[in-house]
Amino acid sequence: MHNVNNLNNIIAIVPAAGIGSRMNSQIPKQYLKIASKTILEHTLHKLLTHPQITQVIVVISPEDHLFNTLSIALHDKIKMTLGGETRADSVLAGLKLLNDEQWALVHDAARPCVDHDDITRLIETVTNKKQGGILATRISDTVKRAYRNNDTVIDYSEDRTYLWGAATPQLFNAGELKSCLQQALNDHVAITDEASAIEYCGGHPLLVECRGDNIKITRPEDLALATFYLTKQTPNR
Ligand SMILES: Nc1ccn([C@@H]2O[C@H](COP(=O)(O)OP(=O)(O)OP(=O)(O)O)[C@@H](O)[C@H]2O)c(=O)n1
Ligand SMILES: C[C@](O)(CO)[C@H](O)COP(=O)(O)O
Repeated sequence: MHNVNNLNNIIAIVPAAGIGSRMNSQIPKQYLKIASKTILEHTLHKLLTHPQITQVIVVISPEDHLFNTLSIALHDKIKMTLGGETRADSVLAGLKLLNDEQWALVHDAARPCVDHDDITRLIETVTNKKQGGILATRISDTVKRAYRNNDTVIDYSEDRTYLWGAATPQLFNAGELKSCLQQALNDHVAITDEASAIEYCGGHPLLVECRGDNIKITRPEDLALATFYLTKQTPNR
């Protein structure tokens, strides 16, 4: 029986249907290789080797011809489904394969450096408090607010004390997340992560601090950093 109290039955959803426009590569960035494996394979390996994750749903683009060429596509814990135009559409497509009472752990294909201990702490915190939450990092830079009508000029400096950068995984009750994502999409509200959908419905997800090396590979220069982090990590960390 899958239910919210079962900490050893977490279902991961991996949105991997993006095109990676900011990466400027010939192929979607999740298929670029780091040390002989694609970024997507590194990410899936991290999730498949986590002891509390029982299934991984990979959401790919309808135009994707690469996923089925990877041997990991045949892994018995992996299911595949087709995504949509935005990340929110893709996550919603993955959620449709879950029962409403299950926990959904959404993790970007583009974050292969995620740490097992951080995933475990997120699962423990969220399931103990019975409140959805996300991995995130405290902002360490000085943050400037630009003018709305002149966005290369500083209006003022923000107080960073209460500012966090959202990362993934993000862990929520599947039914609640499905309903909030659907509501945000119906209302044409642009959201870039799951927590934003929950916030749109009036919720207040938990912030669980994670390592700073859980980077999202977004731009070409991120590849070198991710290569460094992945090759220095001990296996299954
Ligand atoms: N329609 C989409 C858009 C994004 N994603 C996934 O969401 C994750 C985070 O998004 P991002 O890093 O922004 O990826 P892209 O949308 O591919 O990149 P870009 O915004 O530069 O085009 C990625 O794993 C990406 O594959 C998805 O599944 N479906
Ligand atoms: C979910 C996310 O990784 C949190 O940082 C992020 O929001 C993904 O999309 P983005 O368009 O790169 O912000």
